[in-house]
Amino acid sequence: MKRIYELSRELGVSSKKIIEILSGLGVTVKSSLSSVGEEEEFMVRSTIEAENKVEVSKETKKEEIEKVEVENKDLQKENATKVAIKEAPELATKEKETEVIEEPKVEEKKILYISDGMTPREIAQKINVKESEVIKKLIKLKTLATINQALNISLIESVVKEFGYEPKLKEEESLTFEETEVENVADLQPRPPIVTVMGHVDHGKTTLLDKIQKTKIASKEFRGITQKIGAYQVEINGKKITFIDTPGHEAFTAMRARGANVTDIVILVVAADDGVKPQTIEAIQHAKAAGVQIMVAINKIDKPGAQPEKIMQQLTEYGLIPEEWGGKTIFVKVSAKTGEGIDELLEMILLLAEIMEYKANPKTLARGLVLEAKLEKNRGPVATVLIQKGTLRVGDFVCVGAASGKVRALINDRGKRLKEAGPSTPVEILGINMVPEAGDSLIAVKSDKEAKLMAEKMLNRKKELQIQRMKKPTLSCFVQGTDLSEVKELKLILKADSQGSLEAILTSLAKIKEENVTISILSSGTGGISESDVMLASASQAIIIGFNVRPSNTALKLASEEGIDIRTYRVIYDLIEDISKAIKGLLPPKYEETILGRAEVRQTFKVPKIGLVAGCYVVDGKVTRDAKVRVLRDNVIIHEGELSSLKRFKDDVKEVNQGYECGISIKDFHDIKENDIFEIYKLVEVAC
Ligand SMILES: Nc1nc2c(ncn2[C@@H]2O[C@H](COP(=O)(O)OP(=O)(O)OP(=O)(O)O)[C@@H](O)[C@H]2O)c(=O)[nH]1
Repeated sequence: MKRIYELSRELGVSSKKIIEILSGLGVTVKSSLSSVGEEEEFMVRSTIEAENKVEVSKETKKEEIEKVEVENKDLQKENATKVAIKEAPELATKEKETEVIEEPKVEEKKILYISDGMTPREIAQKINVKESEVIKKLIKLKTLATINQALNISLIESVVKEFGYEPKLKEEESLTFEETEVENVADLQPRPPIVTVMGHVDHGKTTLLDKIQKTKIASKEFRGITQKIGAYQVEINGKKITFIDTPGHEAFTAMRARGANVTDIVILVVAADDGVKPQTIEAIQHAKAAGVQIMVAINKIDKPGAQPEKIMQQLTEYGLIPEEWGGKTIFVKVSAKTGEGIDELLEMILLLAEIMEYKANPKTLARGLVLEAKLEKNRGPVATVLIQKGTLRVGDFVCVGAASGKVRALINDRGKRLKEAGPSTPVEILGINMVPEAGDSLIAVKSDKEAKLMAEKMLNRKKELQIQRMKKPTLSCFVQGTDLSEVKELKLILKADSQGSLEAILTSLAKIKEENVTISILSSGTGGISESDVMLASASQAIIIGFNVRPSNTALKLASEEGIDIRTYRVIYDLIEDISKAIKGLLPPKYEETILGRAEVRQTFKVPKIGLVAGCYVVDGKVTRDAKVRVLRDNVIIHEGELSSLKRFKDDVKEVNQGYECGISIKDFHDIKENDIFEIYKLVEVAC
């Protein structure tokens, strides 16, 4: 949130001008003291930027058009082949009548192949204009959109026509459902905020969620029955709040890694008799990476040892400064046990929601997100869906992930049958033909046929996404294949063996300066690289940097599934040099390691002439004689080197597989202890 006068100062234009622009966008503001949200700020910025833009000269434009034409020819060729291969009359392209193209007046018609769900950024790249130009045209079309927002097909058509192109749908993308409707501001109405509770183990997340549900629902309900459907709503003075019932940042980040960001507000629970703990910090980092609002609930204030002031003090270190100390974070003292402070907490959530103005259009076909799904004996596939926009009604045709069907029944968190469910409502839906996955989207459509086609497309998209998920950023490929004029953000997650080295790394990183690149540290901490780090990297497109630490077995496995680049270093200089090179695009596509396996030391014995031999058990993968080895003790690297011998009983062998025992000795290293882990790896060249 920013006040108009602050924005006016930043942009060097008058507050009046900003108010005018906003009013043109349908946003009413009272005065220069009023605040605007990020989206409005973005729109104002792009409008001013677009206005300031000098007209592109005719020559440049001509060049650009020629470039697009070459691209078009290629695309036409590609398209023709696809048509020939795949005849699908029911998917017939919904082609709009060619419109007369007025501007720019050059040569023949310029065809631009478009597909549903393109974003303003993709359109800008395709027609070689600035993103702000596209946003400007969208504003002209009375549409607010961010650069990465998927647009519906008719809007894409209108926008590219604005640029003087004749839009044509790509054959395989020709389904006519609306991918993401861009809302008309006038249709948006306030919706209940969606809240997730996070915090350290045992700080009282579950108790708090239960207490809120019990006090605010059960006592007032007829039979007092509440059921767990993954989320519930409470009502305070006629205003609703939606709580996601799966506390913790793991579930939150796992959803985000799948592209699903549902939460508006995170309630960070910290026990007043304990303090800020590792998972408190993790939760802050995960919530910040997701860009959601954080509110603090200092819990267990009924306990004799409660020291709420201490918690407030501790949290300032993480940028959460209470309002009463001049900061922006709302802190509420509560007891999930006695119920003290809970009303205030709920009021504060509503206040924050009012300031943030969470809105959605209730009038369109519904869109939602699956929180949970299961197969039930007498009910068939059941999915709990959180409606994000539109209204879902019994009888609506829906596609839910790869499933489809007609909504047979809608049941709310109190077990009550509903006829319809609007934005932010969690509902169980019955009537779909299979069990979808958590994180899948629900899309209501106009017909059964459309629902089935959509489900098929969703299935294909899921497969594509899986492939895309493997294409996570890597350090070597950081700047390659990207437009250098664009500001790039290198997102890092840092783990080190000690606080001292962590600070040294952070200080050195802060000194790296490169135009158009910003380095963001999403999280940093001491200890081995955990699954939670990998999930955060996956959800935020980040790279993990480890200093003298290694990933745990499960983190390693997850990283390979998610395609996360984990870089580990033993010398700070090397770490900093790699990052400096990466952001300059100088880091050569280098050798990266492939982990072959891990062996656990079960016992050690001294052998004359050879030295110390470790009797090992191969717990994962394999050990090969010519590979490199890293000795780990509690996931901290003790040594890196090479094997000097690999034996099965008395014989030298080339490799030993998982599940077998072997004797390993390491070149020039004898400080081996029982339970040490030998990580066996080799170096392979990687291409971007
Ligand atoms: N005295 C007191 N005890 C509380 C309060 N809130 C929770 N507890 C107790 O603290 C313990 C942990 O609470 P949980 O709600 O299970 O904590 P959690 O954060 O959900 O824990 P995990 O699910 O393990 O992450 C339980 O024994 C609760 O009864 C409180 O406000 N006051």
